[in-house]
Amino acid sequence: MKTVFSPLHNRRDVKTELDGGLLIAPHEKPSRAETILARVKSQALGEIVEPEEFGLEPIKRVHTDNYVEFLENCWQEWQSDGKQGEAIPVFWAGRGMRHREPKDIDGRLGYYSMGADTSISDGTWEAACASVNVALTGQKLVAGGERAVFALCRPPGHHAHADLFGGYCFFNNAAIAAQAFRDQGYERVAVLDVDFHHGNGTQSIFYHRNDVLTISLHGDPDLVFPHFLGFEDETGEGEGEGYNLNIVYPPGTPFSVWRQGLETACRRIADFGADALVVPLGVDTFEDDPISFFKLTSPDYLTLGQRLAQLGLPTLFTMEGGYDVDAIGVNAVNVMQGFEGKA
Ligand SMILES: NCCCCCC(=O)NO
Ligand SMILES: [Mg+2]
Ligand SMILES: [Zn+2]
Repeated sequence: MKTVFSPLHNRRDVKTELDGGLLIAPHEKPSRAETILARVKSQALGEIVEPEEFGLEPIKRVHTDNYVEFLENCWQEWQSDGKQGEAIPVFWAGRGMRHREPKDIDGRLGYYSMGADTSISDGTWEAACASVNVALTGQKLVAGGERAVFALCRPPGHHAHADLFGGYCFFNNAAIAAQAFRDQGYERVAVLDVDFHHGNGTQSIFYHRNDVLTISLHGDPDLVFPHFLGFEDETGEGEGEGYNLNIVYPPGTPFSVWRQGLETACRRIADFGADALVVPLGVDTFEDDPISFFKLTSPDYLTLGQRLAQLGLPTLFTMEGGYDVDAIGVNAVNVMQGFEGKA
């Protein structure tokens, strides 16, 4: 299986993450991608491909122009405003306030974000664009005949809405790739999000549509991020009614239970008659993940990959979460090796 990777992910190297009232060293750090890449190489998974550049047009098929413009200029505006630290949103429109875009950078940071956990600094824009190019290069390879491709994206993307960043995400790599499949004539695209967290951005982007089926298995949003979306009664709206499926699990969920949700998801994808499959792959479902609460083990990721292969669809994996860096390489590459038939 080919892997798409860009060294430009290293340009995303913020030093802060607001967590528990402290500015900690970010969980979403460069060593995550480097560790996965090392495992791809040590396992000889396949060719490693540098991304082509696709520009801003494919991004704007999913994200608003104003949001793209904001992300491109945020760091410069923040610095011009005389701030000393990294750019962190701190003000949002609460209930009864107005959801309009202010002029001040503090207001705009809040207007375009869902939380304060995702600092911005120099290089964030460049890395976020490179991550989209990784996903789109993977999508192009799949459309060109590859059965499956691993887009080793960093920063991740599945929390990003059309005009919101957060949860370490800026551009929704998986949604942009799914839209590219649609723009290239794939009639029905399924997105199966197996990250521990709800794919709220992907859900919201396609929520009113019946040409992209969005499914996510994740930890109960009553207990974890994103907190305000991802419940099982969210089934789509308008034409999209019935084309969103959330499968929610409690703390301590083992693979034996989680795989039942996977089966439900796979049956729904088969019923949908998908022509292509995008899998936002987080391995923060791992038993030792520092910010999550499922109990999957490393061999389970082999089984996950095997099951996904049985769908028999052209498949693009986009790397999302996973923060136990010692295990992230084995777990992510196990999915790919399982997909390719390794027991
Ligand atoms: N800082 C709060 C948790 C952010 C979730 C990041 C993630 O792994 N999403 O899939
Ligand atoms: Mg998920
Ligand atoms: Zn996650």
